Amino acid sequence: MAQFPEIQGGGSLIVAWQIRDKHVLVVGGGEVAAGRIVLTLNADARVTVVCPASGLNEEVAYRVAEKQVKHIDRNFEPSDLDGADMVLCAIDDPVASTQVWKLCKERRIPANIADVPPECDFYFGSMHRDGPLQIMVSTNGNGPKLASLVRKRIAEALPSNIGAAIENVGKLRMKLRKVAPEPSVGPKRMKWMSAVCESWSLDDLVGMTENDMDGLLTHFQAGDVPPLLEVRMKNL
Ligand SMILES: C[C@@]1(CC(=O)O)C2=NC(=C\c3[nH]c(c(CCC(=O)O)c3CC(=O)O)Cc3[nH]c(c(CC(=O)O)c3CCC(=O)O)/C=C3\N/C(=C\2)[C@@H](CCC(=O)O)[C@]3(C)CC(=O)O)/[C@H]1CCC(=O)O
Ligand SMILES: NC(=O)c1ccc[n+]([C@@H]2O[C@H](COP(=O)([O-])OP(=O)(O)OC[C@H]3O[C@@H](n4cnc5c(N)ncnc54)[C@H](O)[C@@H]3O)[C@@H](O)[C@H]2O)c1
Repeated sequence: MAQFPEIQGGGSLIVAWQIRDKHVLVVGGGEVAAGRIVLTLNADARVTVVCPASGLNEEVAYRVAEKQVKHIDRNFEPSDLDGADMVLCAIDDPVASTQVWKLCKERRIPANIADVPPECDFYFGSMHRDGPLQIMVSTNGNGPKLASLVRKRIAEALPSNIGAAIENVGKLRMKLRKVAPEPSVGPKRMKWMSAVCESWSLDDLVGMTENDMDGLLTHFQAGDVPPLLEVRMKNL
């Protein structure tokens, strides 16, 4: 009998949400807001912060001064939601934050009200970032502190050069698409890239130069993956 995955309801759909150039409204300018701002700027969003200047903490004030974010110097007003693609609320006023949530739902804008799970379309998680690598740990509302501890354990277990290796693999994949752009070779491309990732060590992938990549790519037609040293010998 075929074995299919058992359904375990009660989880979240964890996705890598693309918010480049989307308008994110951050309500509040304290410590939690500062963290939300870093995460959304790192995802290339356009961020607006609404919060009285007197309430901005040092980090948020710095982002405003550096013009990394737009700033509206007052308390939240409903018109702030005009044009917002996402709202992140982190204020110390539960009545006002529930109002933000209700307005977001009327307008169908995805929102996170920090620390109020019933008023969240999505939760944040504990995040590890190393170049193009991102790992998010969620305990689905059960234990945020534990999420942070698990994330640290995972990060410690990773090789220190994994981010650099992934960056180089990204470059190699781009080059491969130029060498073999036809959609019909898609399956062959994927099989060959998987073979490269499996047979080369992380150190090989990190140390791979543009020359090495070009040398390796000459093997794509035949479909073999020689060791790095062999690619280098041929390049000499
Ligand atoms: C992961 C992280 C990401 C982030 O926010 O950046 C995050 N909380 C973090 C820290 C943290 N938060 C709290 C503590 C105190 C210790 C403790 O209570 O454990 C600590 C520990 C600390 O500060 O170190 C208190 C707390 N948090 C929530 C409630 C309400 C409730 O549970 O009902 C209460 C109780 C308030 C009270 O008791 O009054 C709710 C949420 N917090 C979430 C995310 C979402 C679920 C994520 C998940 O389950 O995995 C969710 C549902 C909604 C959301 O906010 O998105 C970040 C760690 C970042 C990092 O260090 O890596
Ligand atoms: N998820 C987490 O990790 C976590 C951790 C600690 C606290 N929290 C929660 O997140 C919220 C914010 O925490 P914080 O530590 O950043 O608080 P904080 O007190 O440092 O900041 C609150 C900010 O909200 C601003 N503010 C208040 N009312 C406002 C309004 N109507 N419009 C615009 N700005 C307004 C204040 O000026 C201030 O800048 C709290 O509800 C707290 O319970 C979450």
